[in-house]
Amino acid sequence: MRYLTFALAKGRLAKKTLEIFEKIGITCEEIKDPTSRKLIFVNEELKLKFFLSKATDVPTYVEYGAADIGIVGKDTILEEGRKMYEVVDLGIGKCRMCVAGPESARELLQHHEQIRVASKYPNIAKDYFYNKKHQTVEIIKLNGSVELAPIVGLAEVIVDIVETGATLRENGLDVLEEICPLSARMVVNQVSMKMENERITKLINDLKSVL
Ligand SMILES: Nc1ncnc2c1ncn2[C@@H]1O[C@H](COP(=O)(O)OP(=O)(O)OP(=O)(O)O)[C@@H](O)[C@H]1O
Ligand SMILES: O=P(O)(O)OC[C@H]1O[C@H](OP(=O)(O)OP(=O)(O)O)[C@H](O)[C@@H]1O
Repeated sequence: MRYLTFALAKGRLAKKTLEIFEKIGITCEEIKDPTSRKLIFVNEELKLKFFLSKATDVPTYVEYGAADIGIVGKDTILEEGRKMYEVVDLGIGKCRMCVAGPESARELLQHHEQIRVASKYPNIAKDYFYNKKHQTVEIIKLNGSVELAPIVGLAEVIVDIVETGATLRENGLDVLEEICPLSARMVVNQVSMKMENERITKLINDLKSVL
């Protein structure tokens, strides 16, 4: 039997993902050691390998087959646009993709003004403004702390993840429009789905039974 390889998004989804796997008898104690610099972990008994990568790289590993399976947020799936199958909604990492900004930007949105939109998700922002709203905007790619952009005058609005709304609130910003709900998904390489169908189907069914 060959190894099935999992790419997990490191960061806030990792712990909850491992908790779900534990519920279906898939354990990997070593991966939980926060002091370790090791990148890849093996469960010899179940013939499984796990690695933690930057969330945005998970779809890349899965599309190329370097990982058979990935666990990653829907935001990253939409942004990266990789070829792979999305098979299970794990129901963790729930949040919303939103357009946010100061209340004063609401009018600019309504009047379809040519505004600047800052985001870690330029493709999602582009798709939303160009294809769904038919509004021409300038998109500025940032890599984090996006809420800063409207405060310091880099952009009128942002496209970003909102969970509790605390980050927006504490910075005097509001949700102006909702783009879509988000949560973590299991994704599968298209060839692996055929070659390892039995094992992967069992995994999907096991996961669905504990969610
Ligand atoms: N506030 C949040 N609430 C719920 N889920 C979130 C929240 N922020 C991010 N997520 C989900 O968790 C995933 C990973 O986010 P995380 O913050 O761990 O990494 P990141 O910000 O993409 O990476 P990095 O911090 O390395 O730049 C996101 O892609 C998203 O699906
Ligand atoms: O609605 P809230 O509960 O406040 O959560 C939303 C915040 O969480 C994420 O940021 P993250 O902590 O990943 O930092 P980043 O902005 O540097 O990516 C997201 O980008 C928001 O800033």
